[in-house]
Amino acid sequence: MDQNELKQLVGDEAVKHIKDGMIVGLGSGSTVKLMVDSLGKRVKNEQMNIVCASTSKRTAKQAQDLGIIVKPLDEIDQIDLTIDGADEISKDFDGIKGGGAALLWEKIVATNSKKDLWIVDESKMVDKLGKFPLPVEVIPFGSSHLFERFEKMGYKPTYRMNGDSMLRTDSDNYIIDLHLGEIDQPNELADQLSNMTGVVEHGLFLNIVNTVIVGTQHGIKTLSREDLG
Ligand SMILES: O=C[C@H](O)[C@H](O)[C@H](O)COP(=O)(O)O
Repeated sequence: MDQNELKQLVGDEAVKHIKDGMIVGLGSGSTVKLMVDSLGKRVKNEQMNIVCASTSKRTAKQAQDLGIIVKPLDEIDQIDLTIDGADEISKDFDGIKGGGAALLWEKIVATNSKKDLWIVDESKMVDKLGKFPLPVEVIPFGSSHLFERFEKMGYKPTYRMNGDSMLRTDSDNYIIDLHLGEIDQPNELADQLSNMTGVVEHGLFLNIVNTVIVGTQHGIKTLSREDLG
């Protein structure tokens, strides 16, 4: 199976976790896109009664075009289940997200959900986080100074671009990617980044996900945080 087929597999599997009447958080990215297509079919065929909150304008549009009800997060009390993708997941269920620049809304939706489920192909499972550049969402005002601080800290920053322009997130911020190679102490790094003025959010998702569905060449593996012991 190629990577796309694995993404389809986990997307279809994840949709089985959605039950009629649920409030569902929809993630972002290419794996989630396939999941939302699959959910759209279920909602139509089974006339499911679900309400969704989206982690990006793009996913919201896709879902609405498929006839799925999407409401603003502020009109929703408590999300039952959020299904999202990830860029890297370590063995202790820490993750990097934001490859599609949606990390801020994704973290807000995830932390307002009773359960968080990630869907990935096996290439995303790693021993240690950090090979994937860590996205940091920053306020545009004065961001070049923050960029210089990251350089001095040895974090090898690059601005995320959209063609010739600086990429803007759904909240109109910039993304600076940190090319760290390996992250030895994710909690310490998360605290350090959160304490820097101008940083809105970072892509380290620590202690957030409950369940991971991994697409492998031998089929689907479902991993639970509880199994970590
Ligand atoms: O900002 C984007 C999100 O964090 C995505 O969920 C993540 O980048 C994974 O995306 P994909 O399924 O396209 O690899």
